[in-house]
Amino acid sequence: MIAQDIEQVLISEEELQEKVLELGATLTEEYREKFPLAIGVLKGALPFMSDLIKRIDTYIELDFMDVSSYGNATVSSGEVKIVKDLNTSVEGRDVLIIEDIIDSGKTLNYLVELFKYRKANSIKIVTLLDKPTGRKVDLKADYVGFDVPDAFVVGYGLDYAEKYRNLPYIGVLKKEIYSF
Ligand SMILES: O=P(O)(O)OC[C@H]1O[C@H](OP(=O)(O)OP(=O)(O)O)[C@H](O)[C@@H]1O
Ligand SMILES: Nc1nc2[nH]cnc2c(=O)[nH]1
Repeated sequence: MIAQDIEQVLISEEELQEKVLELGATLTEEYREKFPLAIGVLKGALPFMSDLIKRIDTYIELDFMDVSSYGNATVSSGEVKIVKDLNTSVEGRDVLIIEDIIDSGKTLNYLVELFKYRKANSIKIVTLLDKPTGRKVDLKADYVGFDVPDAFVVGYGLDYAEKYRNLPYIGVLKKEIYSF
């Protein structure tokens, strides 16, 4: 049972699903007359993206980008690496970046600059979680699910050393689990 490693549940499965519905309705309105390119940032955004796109009731195209700046650590290295690039051109497209969390802001800052350089028509960000206390660069999401406190959170896509992404809720690990 992986749940035994959790100290505290911060956001329950029900709260997550309710928020996904709400964000889906908002994004349906936003993109009703467009054909946006929804870009999921792997791997963390996968469960959120999977649930969210089913609640967006308009035409959307999907693509994925895999970038990493944390490795196995709980602190960002600051250096964003492209592990997998897009299959689609963003030129002239209305891009919706789907993220699980904004912490330092460096990952999204890098992606926004990249998509601007590649001439996207518009770029918006939807993030499930925002940790404003972690911010190192000036970066704001257009749509935010929940603000989270200054703690390393796991679950619903978010990992610690590649584990816990499959928890259905967002929680904080027991201190003895961390190896630092
Ligand atoms: O705002 P930042 O400080 O840049 O942190 C946010 C990023 O960190 C995590 O990704 P990670 O690099 O751990 O890769 P993962 O999604 O594969 O877990 C998360 O999924 C975000 O992409
Ligand atoms: N799992 C996880 N990944 C992150 N990446 C940036 N912040 C976090 C966090 O709090 N938890």
